Amino acid sequence: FSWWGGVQMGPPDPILGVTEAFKRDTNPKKMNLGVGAYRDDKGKPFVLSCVRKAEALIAAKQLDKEYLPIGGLGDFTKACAQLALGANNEVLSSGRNITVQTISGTGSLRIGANFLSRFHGGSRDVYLPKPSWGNHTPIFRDAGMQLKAYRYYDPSTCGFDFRGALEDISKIPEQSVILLHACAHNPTGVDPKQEQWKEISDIKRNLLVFFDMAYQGFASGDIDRDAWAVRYFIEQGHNILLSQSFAKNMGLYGERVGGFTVVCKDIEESKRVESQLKILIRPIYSNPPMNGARIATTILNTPELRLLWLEEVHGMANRIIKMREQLVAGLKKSGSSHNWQHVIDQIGMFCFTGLKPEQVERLTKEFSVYMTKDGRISMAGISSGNVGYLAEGIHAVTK
Ligand SMILES: Cc1ncc(COP(=O)(O)O)c(CNOCC(=O)O)c1O
Repeated sequence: FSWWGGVQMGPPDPILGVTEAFKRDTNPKKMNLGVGAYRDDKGKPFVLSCVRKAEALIAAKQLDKEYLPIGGLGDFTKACAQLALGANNEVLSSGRNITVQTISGTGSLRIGANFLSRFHGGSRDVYLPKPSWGNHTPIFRDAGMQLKAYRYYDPSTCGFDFRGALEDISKIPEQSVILLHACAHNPTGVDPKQEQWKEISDIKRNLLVFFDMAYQGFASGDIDRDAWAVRYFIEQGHNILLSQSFAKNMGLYGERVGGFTVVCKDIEESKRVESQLKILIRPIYSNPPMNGARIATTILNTPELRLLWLEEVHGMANRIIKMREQLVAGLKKSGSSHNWQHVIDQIGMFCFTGLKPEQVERLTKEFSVYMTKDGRISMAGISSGNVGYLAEGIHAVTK
């Protein structure tokens, strides 16, 4: 007897589909530019040495395996909030924030979405940038929120549609939720400049701001610079929601390390919010995994490991920035007459090349270069060994 005859076969994840096709390709020059994970200049996954050192320190302590509290490892949530807000932020000293450890950034966004769905009286509407990370939509929809969008990316310049964003945000109904990528926008790599962030913050609309900061330090290489928008909005009086991930900036992808922060009116409110977050989390996964949180905390709270981490995250960001420059140089060398400045101006893991679907199609068929149909490439998949080949391919399909 079948219980599940009515279950339809779902569509494959667009990104994973790219990797499947890549694996089947036998061309020795094939390139996978779909995956959203950092690779070193040899195309290999990269475990930071500060992580290896932290693991050794933790192992030597022979710690127990007891449950963590529902809200996670206390030292982690403190260090996580300090990293985002800056150690002497008044929010921290006045106890206005509640920060819980979550199952990486996705788990943070989902706990936030469930919390909004249960407690936000304002509106069910969550406004995402157009385009946004593919997972944002199902995360909020499955939590019972409605998705709306504001203009963000300008295909004619492969840059930020600042006017369009201002116009749309100025019309968002009051008390709606607006999601902002703090840095390294996924999938476009397009971030507002600091002056533009100021104007967005000044928009006279009482909106609940939800910052997604999945790449702090990984974008510019500077953890304070990448958190600038988050800190500015708080300084301007926005009591924000914030999701953080340590997947990219510490390379802790599979360890699932993240945090969710609610900035409240005062400590009394933060205690009430904390109590309800625990009630919400308990029946989902009861309490979070300890290993990754211990690694992140050891790195953040051990001075020499924190310094080493800052060097390593700067190194990852730098390698990607160099690949941007080398790709544009390669395109010029191949004889391309197009303006590729946006490849250099964009920031973080991804680059929105501006390639049309049929050009992407040709690049895959004729050069075995794999990427998502929207022309997004993961810069991490590029190395000094294959950047020239990629430039030739892109030139060939765009001339
Ligand atoms: C904007 C954003 N928020 C949140 C996250 C959450 O990531 P995690 O749950 O791994 O911390 C991610 C990770 N995306 O991974 C690359 C990709 O699939 O395009 C992200 O890009």
